[in-house]
Amino acid sequence: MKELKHLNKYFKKYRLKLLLGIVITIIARLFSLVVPNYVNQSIGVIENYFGEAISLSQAKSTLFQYILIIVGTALLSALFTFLMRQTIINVSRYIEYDLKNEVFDHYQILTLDFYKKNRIGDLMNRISEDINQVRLYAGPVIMYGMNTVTIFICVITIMFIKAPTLAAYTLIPLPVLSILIYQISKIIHLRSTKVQEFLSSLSTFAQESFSGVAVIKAYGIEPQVNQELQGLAIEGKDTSMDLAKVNAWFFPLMILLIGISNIIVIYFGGQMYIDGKIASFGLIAEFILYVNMLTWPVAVVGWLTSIVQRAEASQKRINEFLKVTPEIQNEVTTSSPIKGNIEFRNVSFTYDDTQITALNNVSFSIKAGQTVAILGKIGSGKSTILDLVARLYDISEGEILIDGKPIKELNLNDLRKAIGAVPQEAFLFSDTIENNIRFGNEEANLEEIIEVSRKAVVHDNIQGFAQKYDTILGERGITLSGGQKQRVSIARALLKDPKIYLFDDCLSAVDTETEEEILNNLKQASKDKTTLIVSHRVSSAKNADHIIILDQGEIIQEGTHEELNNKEGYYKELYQTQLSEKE
Ligand SMILES: Nc1ncnc2c1ncn2[C@@H]1O[C@H](COP(=O)(O)OP(=O)(O)OP(=O)(O)O)[C@@H](O)[C@H]1O
Repeated sequence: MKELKHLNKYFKKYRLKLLLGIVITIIARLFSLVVPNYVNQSIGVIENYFGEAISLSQAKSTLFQYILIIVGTALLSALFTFLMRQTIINVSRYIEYDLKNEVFDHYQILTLDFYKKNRIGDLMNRISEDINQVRLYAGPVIMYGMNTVTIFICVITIMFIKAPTLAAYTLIPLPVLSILIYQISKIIHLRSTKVQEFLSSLSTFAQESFSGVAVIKAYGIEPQVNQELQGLAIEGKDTSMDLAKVNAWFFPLMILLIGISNIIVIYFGGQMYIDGKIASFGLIAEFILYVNMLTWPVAVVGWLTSIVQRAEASQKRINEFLKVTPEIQNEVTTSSPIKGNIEFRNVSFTYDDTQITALNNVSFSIKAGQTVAILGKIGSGKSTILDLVARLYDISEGEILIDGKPIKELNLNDLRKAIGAVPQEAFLFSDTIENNIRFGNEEANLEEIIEVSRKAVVHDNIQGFAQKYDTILGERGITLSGGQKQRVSIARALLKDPKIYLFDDCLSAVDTETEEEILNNLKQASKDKTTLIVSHRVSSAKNADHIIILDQGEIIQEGTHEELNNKEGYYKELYQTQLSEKE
């Protein structure tokens, strides 16, 4: 129960509703306890009539009164049972909502490292399936738990007051029932966990097959994929059958044990009646009703125990993530206006997980408003520089200064707001094109969106779609080409109108003419902005104020296009090769 203590703050928050729910639960059960007593009394009335102690009309009117009481209390009990669910189950839904928000908010502040170390499926599972298990603890466990405790205390007390010996006989099978149900619940839990795990691997396999359908078809490997799926399906059938077998035992076992209890009541109760140890035959009927009232709560104890165990395991998984502290911390609460001067002083950076040193003793300085292009071979550390400017990682050695201040001394939110980043792989949401661009600035109107789309040279493409800017992208809509995605992503950054632009090889999928046009527009748009352009093409770099060439994390050349083109080296070679390719 250690892990579940995390929920105490929510129980505190909803304590009044919970308390009300508990009171209602007790009232509902108290009303239901009236019924067996009046069934006993009614049988007593019939006995008296046959014993000629009362007349027919007296018997009828008393029976009528008792029936009204039985029906009335049963109705009241039903009404309060309804209210009980309305209060306690509602509280569990509120707690589920709060916990989901808490986990989601925490996911949001965690850094990229966390997302690399953990699989997306796992993150999804903890926020959905695990929280659902915890909800069962916060709702049904409390509700049925209170129910069980109330019934137990009241019924057993009443039974012992009315006929202690009969009560003792009657209760003998209940501990056996409770242990058996607990054991079966444990097996059910184990087997259903297996089924869940299997379902998760089946859906991962199916998802990958659907996403990679183009590759599967191109390589003609449909038969192998089918065979693999069949293997999984057989495994799935077997695990489900295992679960079904043990599930099938649950209710017959309960009915058997209820039957045994009833027989005990009838046998011993009958003997005691014959021996004159109990006054009325009605008491046996009353006890049979009590046994039936007790059986379900006893069965529920086993079920509730297994829910608590599962909830504890799930909350442990949730807490594991909640305890992760983001590696990047915003230590500054005052606002930090950003102008856009960037300086790297002897910066070295090694990725924690791969231990790859992506940057080694890198120094350069960019004045606000300047454009700097970064070129270099694959894996030379270009993107890493952009990630460090956005403080997606903290450096291990050296210093990064923004407007002369160490980057850690800036308000992280202000820094990120001042940056318009276009990543290497454009990510667009399953939403309209308009909303995807508006992501850069929630307040922008359609005219502004069209203006930036024109600058990103994607407006004409968008106009070509039937729904124009209302065209839905992604799973529910059309798929844009790589170049179109990149340009929508550029439009999104332009709409943000930031102080610093970070363009990470974002024109790789457009032809050179469009590239030229976009670069000219970007030059206008980013006139007074600091711009970092990472590219493999000299055409994207040649108009920059400064060009940096990286190789294995080190700067091997830097200067303007003219300066570098007049020196032997990587840049000149690249320029010559790309020029001849163009020709
Ligand atoms: N998130 C990461 N985690 C671990 N290692 C990384 C990560 N990103 C990059 N690396 C490694 O750091 C090195 C530099 O990568 P980076 O992406 O900065 O190179 P790049 O010059 O931008 O390459 P490309 O031109 O292919 O985009 C590479 O060896 C890469 O494998």
